[in-house]
Amino acid sequence: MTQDELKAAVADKAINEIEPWLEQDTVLGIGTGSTANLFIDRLKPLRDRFRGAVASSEASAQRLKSLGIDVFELNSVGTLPFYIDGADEVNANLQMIKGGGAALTREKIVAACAERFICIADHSKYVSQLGNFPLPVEVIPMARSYVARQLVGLGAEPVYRQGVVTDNGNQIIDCYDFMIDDPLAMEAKLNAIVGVVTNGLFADRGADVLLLGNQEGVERITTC
Ligand SMILES: O=C[C@H](O)[C@H](O)[C@H](O)COP(=O)(O)O
Repeated sequence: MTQDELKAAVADKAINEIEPWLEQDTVLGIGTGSTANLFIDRLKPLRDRFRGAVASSEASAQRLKSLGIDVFELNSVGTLPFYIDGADEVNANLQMIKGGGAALTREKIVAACAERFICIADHSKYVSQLGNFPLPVEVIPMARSYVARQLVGLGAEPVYRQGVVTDNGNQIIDCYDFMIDDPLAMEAKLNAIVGVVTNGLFADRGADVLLLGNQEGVERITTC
């Protein structure tokens, strides 16, 4: 199977995972990216079975609306039963690097409001140590150089993602050459730098379920 076919397979499995729990008042948390898009597309035939969605990006919100799915502001809904999203890297503890599409901050906020985080990914994303994928850090624009110097101090090679403005009006620095031994500690350390909005390590709030697509099928991995 190609990578796109594997992404489609995990999107299908995610639908199977949530479908039994859909009720008329259900609001789903929806992620961003090519894998999340495949999941969004598969929601269309189910759209009369649930109330709508909260999206982690303007792009996902537009895609949901184009399929006739209502999109709500996070502030207008309570706890979400599920958050479904892809990842750039995921380890055996279901900790992730996210933000390759610059949506990390809203993703982290929506994920924080969800009872269950279902990560959908093809096997190329599954790693023994996080950090081969450059770790994104969202920064307030005026703090960019300061934050970059602090990142050097932590051992990263920071690269400004030219031309990218996040949905929150901020900028992204990608941390190269930054293998992460302790994701939980590093997530907190990066968030403590003044000017950092958030970073792409999802360690404190990792996934609860990983649907991982490989040539043998879709493996379901949980934290407990
Ligand atoms: O900002 C983007 C998100 O974190 C995506 O979920 C992540 O980059 C994975 O995207 P894709 O499914 O396209 O590989």
